Amino acid sequence: MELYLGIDFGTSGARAIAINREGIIQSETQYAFDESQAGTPAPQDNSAPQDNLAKIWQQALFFLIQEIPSQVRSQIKAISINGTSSTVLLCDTAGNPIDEPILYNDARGIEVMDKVREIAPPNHTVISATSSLAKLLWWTQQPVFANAKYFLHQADWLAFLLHRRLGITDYHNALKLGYDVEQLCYPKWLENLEISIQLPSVIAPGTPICEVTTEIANNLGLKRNCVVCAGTTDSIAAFLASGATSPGEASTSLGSTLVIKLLSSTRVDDAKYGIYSHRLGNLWLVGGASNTGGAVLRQFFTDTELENLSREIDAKKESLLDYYPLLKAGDRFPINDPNLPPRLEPRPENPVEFLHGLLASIARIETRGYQLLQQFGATPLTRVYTAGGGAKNPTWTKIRHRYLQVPILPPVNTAAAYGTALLAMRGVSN
Ligand SMILES: Nc1ncnc2c1ncn2[C@@H]1O[C@H](COP(=O)(O)OP(=O)(O)O)[C@@H](O)[C@H]1O
Ligand SMILES: O=C(CO)[C@H](O)[C@H](O)COP(=O)(O)O
Repeated sequence: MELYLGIDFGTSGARAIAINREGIIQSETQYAFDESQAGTPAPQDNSAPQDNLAKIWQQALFFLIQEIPSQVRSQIKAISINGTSSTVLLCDTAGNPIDEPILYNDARGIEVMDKVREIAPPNHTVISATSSLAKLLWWTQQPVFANAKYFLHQADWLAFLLHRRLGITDYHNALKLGYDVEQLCYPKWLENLEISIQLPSVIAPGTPICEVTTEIANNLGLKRNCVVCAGTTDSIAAFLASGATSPGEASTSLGSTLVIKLLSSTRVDDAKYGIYSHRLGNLWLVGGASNTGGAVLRQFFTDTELENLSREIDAKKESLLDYYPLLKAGDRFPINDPNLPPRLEPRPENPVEFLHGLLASIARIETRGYQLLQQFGATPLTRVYTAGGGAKNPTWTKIRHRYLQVPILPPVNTAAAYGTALLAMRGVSN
């Protein structure tokens, strides 16, 4: 039997799911990052150093694959990997990171926004302090850049560890670098950038790249002809896992962050609000990614507390608490402002009331996001599928439904890794 492996590198951990041709799960493995390793921004004082992230990711990748039962592992025909979007690495000629990776929500790009605005067209997706282009331009101003050869996204670098072909990415990960997903090329304004490194060559997500190396096949117990396919981003993988196929259907990822994706016949981009469109076949995944989400909840509650306290919330009652839940200043969508302050006061004594306020406030941000997408011309919203850790909270689903006013339906699978496994399967079946 031929199996297909999807590997999801999210914020709080990584997960791998192997499926058969019918989409039936044959194996699931996971690897949790600890606080200092997770993608959530270090506390204001940066007390939790995020050093050697790339080494941790490599450990996680090999652990996830080796944890798959050998009789399943030996039948894997294709692998695809998704990472968090605009998490990037600077590498030398051998593909070794020469600096710490810059994570998706790291807004150090604020220091080069004048340069970004100077080179990119007005209101372009890259005009964001967290865009991959902003991070690249920031790196060009650092001494370490003298030793740089490749600029890669997290998913590209992890796939490279399996196939050893450097400098290959997919057009989902490349969007925030400035890649033109309509013309399927780098725009002239980006190609004319005088920088001494190679931008990754861009292929369609899921496209077969090449087989795993002999060393990887032997060390990880994979078939020698196991093919590594181009990847995608975590929120698009979640959309693929939902089973949504018609314009108007949407997926909300309630993971460490809140990310919405609305399948639309029309493309919508507006950097002012952090709205951008990914290409999906001949349609558009219109959406945005907020820094609000589960990582803020985890600051106050364990997963078990979330489950128990949520059961005590009356979802029919409105919470009068109006928060903007963030771990630290800065959001990307629906308010694209790197200085936006968190709003988490007043904090009631009763933890149930406080949690109710948090869940309702994140639901309001989600609803505001979908309203904006439709206001700018995206296909009207008809239904929402939920992915991520928050998908398992029925109280939150009821609260969100009251705001969204469209059905919130169970997805085919809530895990991004499942969507990435589908990508690998389709990649080698086409
Ligand atoms: N019952 C729950 N209700 C709401 N949120 C939850 C619940 N259980 C877990 N979470 C949240 O889910 C998040 C992890 O989801 P996950 O999809 O693994 O995120 P990511 O891949 O972005 O790290 C955590 O931030 C946690 O707070
Ligand atoms: O928030 C994130 C991490 O979970 C990413 O930014 C998320 O993947 C959204 O980016 P994209 O829309 O490009 O997939």
